[in-house]
Amino acid sequence: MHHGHLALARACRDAAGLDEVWLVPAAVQPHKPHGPVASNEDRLTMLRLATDADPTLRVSDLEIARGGVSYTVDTLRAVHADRPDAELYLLMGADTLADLAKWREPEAIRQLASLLVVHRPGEPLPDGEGFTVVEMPLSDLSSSEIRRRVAAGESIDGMTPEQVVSYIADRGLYR
Ligand SMILES: Nc1ncnc2c1ncn2[C@@H]1O[C@H](COP(=O)(O)OP(=O)(O)OP(=O)(O)O)[C@@H](O)[C@H]1O
Ligand SMILES: O=C(O)c1ccc[n+]([C@@H]2O[C@H](COP(=O)([O-])O)[C@@H](O)[C@H]2O)c1
Repeated sequence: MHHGHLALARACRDAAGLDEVWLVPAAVQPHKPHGPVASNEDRLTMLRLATDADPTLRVSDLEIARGGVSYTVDTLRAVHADRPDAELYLLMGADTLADLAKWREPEAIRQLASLLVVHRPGEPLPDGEGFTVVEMPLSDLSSSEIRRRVAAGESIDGMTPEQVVSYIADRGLYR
């Protein structure tokens, strides 16, 4: 979780008039079967620390509670079954949109949710339809760069909310 994720969430919320944006950490990302670097509990805590002050940003443990490989289509189906009247949107950066065709049931995903996409440096937006571009100031932050900096003993001040910076240091994550 870093300021790029928060900017994405808020830009999409404001552009599309969303009531809530849910942040849903994966149990196991389908294309990263080695699993996440930090524990489920630590990742949920960092998300909560980053979003506590903003009631429109909600942390969901749906995928972590479900366990196993976290396919997005399963998550959208579960949310839709639970709230059939809610209009669902899937938020992502341009790199994720470029990858979407390789996900499980991409057509079903597009039927369940409208896609909102923000620019990412060095990631041209593909031509095509079926998604809405949301403008926000470009952010070159990435989770892997933040983890690299922590491992190298470099500062991550200003890259993620202060509470998250402190939590990473206190718990000795990513060293
Ligand atoms: N700086 C950013 N600007 C815009 N979108 C971003 C940014 N960082 C992440 N995103 C988007 O947020 C979603 C979740 O991204 P992800 O967790 O892979 O972030 P990441 O920081 O790129 O992580 P990693 O470095 O591990 O790949 C993706 O759709 C990604 O495109
Ligand atoms: O459903 C899929 O097939 C699928 C394949 C790859 C990634 N995803 C989801 O995409 C999201 C972003 O993944 P990542 O690793 O880029 O942060 C995360 O919620 C993943 O579970 C989903």
